[in-house]
Amino acid sequence: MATAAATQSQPVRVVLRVRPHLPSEANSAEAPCVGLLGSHPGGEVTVQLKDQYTSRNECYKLDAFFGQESRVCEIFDQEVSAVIPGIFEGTNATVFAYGATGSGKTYTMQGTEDLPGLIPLAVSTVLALCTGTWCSVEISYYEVYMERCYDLLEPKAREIMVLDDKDGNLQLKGLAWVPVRSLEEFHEIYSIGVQRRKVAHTGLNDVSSRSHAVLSIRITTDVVKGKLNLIDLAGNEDNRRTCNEGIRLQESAKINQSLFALSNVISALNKKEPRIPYRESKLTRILQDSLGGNSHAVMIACLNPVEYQEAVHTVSLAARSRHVTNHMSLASKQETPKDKVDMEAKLRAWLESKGKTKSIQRMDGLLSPNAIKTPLSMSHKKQSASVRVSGRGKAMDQDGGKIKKVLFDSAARIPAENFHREGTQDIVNTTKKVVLPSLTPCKEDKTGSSLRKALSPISSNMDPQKQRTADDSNCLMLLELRTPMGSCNIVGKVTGATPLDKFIALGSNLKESLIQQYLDFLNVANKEELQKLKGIGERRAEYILELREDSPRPFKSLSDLGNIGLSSKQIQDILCKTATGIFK
Ligand SMILES: Nc1ncnc2c1ncn2[C@@H]1O[C@H](COP(=O)(O)OP(=O)(O)OP(=O)(O)O)[C@@H](O)[C@H]1O
Repeated sequence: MATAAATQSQPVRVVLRVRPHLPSEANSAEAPCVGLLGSHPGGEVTVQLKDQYTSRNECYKLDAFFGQESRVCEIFDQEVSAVIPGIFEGTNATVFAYGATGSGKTYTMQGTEDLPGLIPLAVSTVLALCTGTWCSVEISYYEVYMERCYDLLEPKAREIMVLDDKDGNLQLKGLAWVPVRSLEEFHEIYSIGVQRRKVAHTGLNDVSSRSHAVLSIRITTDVVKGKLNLIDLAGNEDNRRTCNEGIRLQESAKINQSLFALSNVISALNKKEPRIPYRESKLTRILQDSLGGNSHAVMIACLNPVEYQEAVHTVSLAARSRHVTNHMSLASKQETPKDKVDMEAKLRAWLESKGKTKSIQRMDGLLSPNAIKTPLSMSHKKQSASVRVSGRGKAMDQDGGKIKKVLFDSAARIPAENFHREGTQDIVNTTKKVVLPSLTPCKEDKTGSSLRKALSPISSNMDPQKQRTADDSNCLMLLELRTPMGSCNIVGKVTGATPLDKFIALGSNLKESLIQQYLDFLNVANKEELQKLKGIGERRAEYILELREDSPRPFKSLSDLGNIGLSSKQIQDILCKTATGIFK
């Protein structure tokens, strides 16, 4: 039996699972955004997340990687089966499936009729181990929805009270524990609970899980021994990219908050901090007796192979502090300035959103031939030719059998050069400073003033300390427009771009600049300055500083703000207030 989870050095193992492309995604030309970069002697792996449209990529060290072709039973054998004997000896354990909506959490935990998930596999293993002993098995099944806990095995959704008894032990008052003697019996009970979860809060048969569902299996003799929690977490959602509103937006905010709290607990446990913030959410409070201490825990971070931003968000929250410097990204930065590629992608996205297909075609005409001829893309061709794929996502070089290179599961289907889409387009990355006079010198709202102070030092070569003082005195807003010249040039070059097109493009660049300055502020400001921003309290400020210890500039895009638990709405509010402050 694999002992990975049982002999873990970290209180919470974090493993990655990438689901296959779905039939609806099969025609997409997108290579999976995540791949295995290498394995280490202690069992750890390095995985790389890569955006095929830009040169952005991130590397993380994790405990295991399960690629697109791996099956649930492999995850069970390597990560879950090892913790089961412990529950017969009184040790608790927890296995979570964590990830964005549609990333395969339910598939992994529940499975299908033909391919059982971790839950049925665990129940059948526990039942088998009980055979011929005095042990019996009981299950409970409940959900945490909007910070409340409901029993899914009761015909009428009953709220469960989460209490501490006089000895400080956690009690889930009112939770039903149902004896289970066979797998058939389990399926019968469990499937009713699953159905209840689907319709409980909307009345509709919702495909997306809006609650965290906890299936607990406990072993009893004359006393309760240990228990195993198998949790299908609700999917985290980026509300900027969804049409969520009303109750759906509230649900989403609660889900994101509780996932952030869970991430805080896991991070604190893995860093062996003296205080573990279990009380930050209902879910973490409930799991207090099965997460940390001598319990075993495995987090399975599930990834959708075509969603890079989502993947970064999921992995960075699941594996905080395990981000590693990616030398490849530095190299590619030197060869091909990232901003150039970003700007092309941004311009393309903008033109697409405006339905300007002709402009895109013209832009392709202007840009693509160069990109195809670049020595860099040629070198990627060579590289892909020298890599062959073997077995389940193992890449080998042609002269040896040794694992050597990035192995993306569908590398056989999609050439490696598609992954590295660094172009060498002829776009000038010009930096231009625009001085906007402040109409309300030195009297701004909290958000505006602290951001203003922070914006200036970044936008100049001046010593940040000196610049800060200078800015305090004149309160001028310096906005560094990072790439508008480049993009304007593109728009200008595209015959047919109207003055309105150019104006809108500039407007969107201004917005980009403001966002970039805000991110830069988070990357450089000290704790006191950070706390002056709306939405950033002491804990968040400390966490930002913590992230900066792991990676010098952890905030590269707005989606990275999800890593500090800010909801999309909060982010939008902050930026709107900041922008309004500038023009007042
Ligand atoms: N390993 C896999 N093999 C084949 N199909 C998969 C796999 N993982 C997920 N899928 C499919 O992907 C889709 C989304 O999966 P699933 O419902 O498990 O996502 P989820 O993360 O639970 O989403 P949500 O948070 O919205 O509930 C489903 O159609 C599922 O059948």
